[in-house]
Amino acid sequence: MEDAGRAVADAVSARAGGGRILLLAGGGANGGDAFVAARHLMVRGMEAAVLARPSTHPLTVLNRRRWRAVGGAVAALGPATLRRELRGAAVVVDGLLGTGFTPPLRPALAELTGMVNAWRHAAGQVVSIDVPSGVHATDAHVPDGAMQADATVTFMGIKPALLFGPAAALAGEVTVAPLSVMPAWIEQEALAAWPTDARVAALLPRRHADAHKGTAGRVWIVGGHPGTTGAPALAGVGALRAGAGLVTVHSTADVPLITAELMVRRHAAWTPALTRLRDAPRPDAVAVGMGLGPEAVAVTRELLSWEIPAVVDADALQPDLAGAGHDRVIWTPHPGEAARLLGCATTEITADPLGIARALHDRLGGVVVLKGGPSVVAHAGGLSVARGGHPGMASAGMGDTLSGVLVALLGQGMTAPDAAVAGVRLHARAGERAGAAHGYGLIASDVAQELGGAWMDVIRSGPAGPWYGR
Ligand SMILES: NC(=O)C1=CN([C@@H]2O[C@H](COP(=O)(O)OP(=O)(O)OC[C@H]3O[C@@H](n4cnc5c(N)ncnc54)[C@H](OP(=O)(O)O)[C@@H]3O)[C@@H](O)[C@H]2O)[C@@H](O)CC1
Ligand SMILES: Nc1ncnc2c1ncn2[C@@H]1O[C@H](COP(=O)(O)OP(=O)(O)O)[C@@H](O)[C@H]1O
Repeated sequence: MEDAGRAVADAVSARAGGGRILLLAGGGANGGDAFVAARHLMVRGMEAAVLARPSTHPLTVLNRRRWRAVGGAVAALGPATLRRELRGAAVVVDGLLGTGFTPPLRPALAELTGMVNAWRHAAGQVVSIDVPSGVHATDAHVPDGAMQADATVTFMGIKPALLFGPAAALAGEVTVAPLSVMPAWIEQEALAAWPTDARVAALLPRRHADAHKGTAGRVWIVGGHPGTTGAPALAGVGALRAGAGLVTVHSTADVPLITAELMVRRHAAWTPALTRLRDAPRPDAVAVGMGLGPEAVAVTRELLSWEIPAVVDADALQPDLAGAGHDRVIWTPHPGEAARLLGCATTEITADPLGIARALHDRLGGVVVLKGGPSVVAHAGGLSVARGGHPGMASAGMGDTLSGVLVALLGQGMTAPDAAVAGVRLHARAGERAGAAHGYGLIASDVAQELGGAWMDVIRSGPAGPWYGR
């Protein structure tokens, strides 16, 4: 609790700008964290006051006593005291309810969260402890009366409610404080990793100065069908912009040459084409399925039997292919494709993205990227959620571009789990950059354009390296 409260004080100090800080302490351990934070803020010379609910929680009682012992002020939390104390406050620290909350929010507390939300709208900022009060840690739904925060300091591991669905929008800027606790506790709490850019930077390949196109990954994009020929082209551009040395699109349709750097091989039919290609030099990695159409299962089954690193996307994401993969395959379903693979409704997918990603991994093996805002990566080592992205990415062709990014990283020698974790972050970062320029009008080609800049942003967060790696 001491580490937790100190982490909250750090986040609040950065926001308060010398203004008065009002801390709200509930009856559970979340309230105890608020008392600890108040003490650390006072020690740093900041003006802090606490309004508290009655508590019998031993650590909360203890930290209330410690707060009083340093001369801290505390009054009973109710509508009248809250109204009075909100006047002139710069920041409210929300320690009313944490992971011990069970919905629905009781009316007495809903009245208080409503008052703080109204105050925030007009006057100041809210920093929530662990989760915004009224948000159930594992549930994406937003119950009536939940607190809207500007920032949330969460402990040990990211909670699903802070990542997915409408509840995530209540958390504001989220930071994770790992706390000095037993690793087993962290594993229990941390349902998924949430890698920083510094962590992603450490995964990305670094080239030698004498790199050439033959060493930067020869990749194939296999897709396209009349009516969906843009999909493999977008994947091809994504692969080029994520650093692939040589990108060849194989298709039985006329794929538009949207950039001259792509090589396009048009085949008359898949069966003879695959017979010929089987005996040709194999690429370093292949992405299959984007706009591929009705022959997707047969084509993909053949390519998977070559046992080269592969990305399986779009039309190739069919239940028939479960069991046909291997360790170096990345499967990239969006929620609709995930529902088709698991034979359930799309609403079941979006209700529990972490559980579904795990279930897909059990079914398919390799690595699964369950796409969304944000995407979840499931692999043998656990779950990982990508940071960032932009709502403007909700437009056709974004997933095709991601497949190109992933195959490029596989082609550059990354393992499938590393390529998936790094690829979704690069794609999301490129989306943030493109979103800043185009807003909801951004299209997949805009995201592809920003991939090089996204790569540079990410590696700038990582360890220093030789110039050609930067
Ligand atoms: N390793 C750890 O675990 C660490 C945990 N830490 C911290 O502990 C927090 C969890 O603490 P917790 O378990 O005491 O629960 P907490 O969120 O304070 O809520 C309990 C209170 O909520 C109330 N209440 C519940 N439902 C309600 C409703 N619908 N409507 C209204 N009230 C409702 C309930 O009231 P009661 O039912 O008792 O009347 C009780 O007063 C966690 O989020 C983190 O901040 C850190 O210190 C770091 C280490
Ligand atoms: N709101 C969002 N925030 C972050 N990423 C998003 C958001 N909406 C979509 N994306 C990303 O865009 C991509 C969409 O993929 P997909 O639905 O397969 O597109 P398509 O099939 O049209 O190529 C995924 O990588 C997804 O993570």
